[in-house]
Amino acid sequence: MNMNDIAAGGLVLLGCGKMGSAMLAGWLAQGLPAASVWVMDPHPSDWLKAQGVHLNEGAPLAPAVVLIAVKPQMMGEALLVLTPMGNGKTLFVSVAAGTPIAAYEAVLGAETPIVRAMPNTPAAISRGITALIGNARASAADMELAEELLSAVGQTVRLQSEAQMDAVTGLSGSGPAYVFHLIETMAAAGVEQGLPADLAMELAKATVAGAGALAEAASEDPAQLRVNVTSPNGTTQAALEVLMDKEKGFPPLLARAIKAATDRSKELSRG
Ligand SMILES: NC(=O)C1=CN([C@@H]2O[C@H](COP(=O)(O)OP(=O)(O)OC[C@H]3O[C@@H](n4cnc5c(N)ncnc54)[C@H](O)[C@@H]3O)[C@@H](O)[C@H]2O)C=CC1
Ligand SMILES: O=C(O)[C@@H]1CCC=N1
Repeated sequence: MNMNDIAAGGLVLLGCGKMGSAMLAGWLAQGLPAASVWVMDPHPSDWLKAQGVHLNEGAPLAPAVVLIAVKPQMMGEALLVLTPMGNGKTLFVSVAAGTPIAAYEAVLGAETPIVRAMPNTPAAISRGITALIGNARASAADMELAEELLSAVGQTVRLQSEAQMDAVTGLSGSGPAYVFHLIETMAAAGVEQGLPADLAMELAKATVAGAGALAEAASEDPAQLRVNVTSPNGTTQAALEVLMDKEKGFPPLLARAIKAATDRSKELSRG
């Protein structure tokens, strides 16, 4: 099954906020006809209303794919609408944080193919990364279809076990927020050192974006790229002595932040 089969069978999108819209934009850009998409969302955005998809109207009972992108807290109520579609033919893909596959199986039946996925917001510019894992009923073709859908908004990786999903959520799902906060704090620190705010923000954004692109493109690993910036006894070394401090620097701070996100994902999973 591929995008053409999805176009023929129909795709139902439950929840079209930030993540749902990013994915929908990617699919439409890849040529999925708007007429083959049914979106269910009680609060549709103006952008969504302009896309020509079916909005809150009679979805097919056995679409090729249902993609679930509602908040985990709304899941119980939202899933009830989908119960009749759990027929073993439709593939369900959920991007919700902290909602285990078992929660979908409980509502849709264990015979239903279900893929749990964790994307991130750079999906909005097709630069996301999504980790995926399927249930026992998800066939190789189902996994490929889920990958095809999610690769419309960036890279995909498959997980070995669902247990990895909490740490993935803490690292790459929530991760863009850490990087945006890094940009905010670098710019604020530049202002503290005497730069005008708009110049400091321009420098901070370009530095993070450029360093990210270099980390992705270079054959050296990030540790070597860091060394390449660091002249002996120079300015970078002075900064890294602060940032790499084992008690107060990035290592313990980010370890705590990512643990907090991972723990919250585990808590959400327990319901
Ligand atoms: N925002 C992010 O960075 C990421 C979010 N996620 C997951 O994606 C899911 C959606 O998150 P966002 O798009 O950020 O949230 P959002 O709040 O932007 O979107 C949720 C959408 O669901 C709609 N909704 C609420 N109740 C509904 C119902 N009963 N039926 C249908 N639609 C309903 C809302 O109107 C809203 O448009 C969450 O489960 C979240 O864990 C996953 C990875 C990254
Ligand atoms: O904050 C959250 O719960 C969601 C999941 C990953 C990113 N945003």
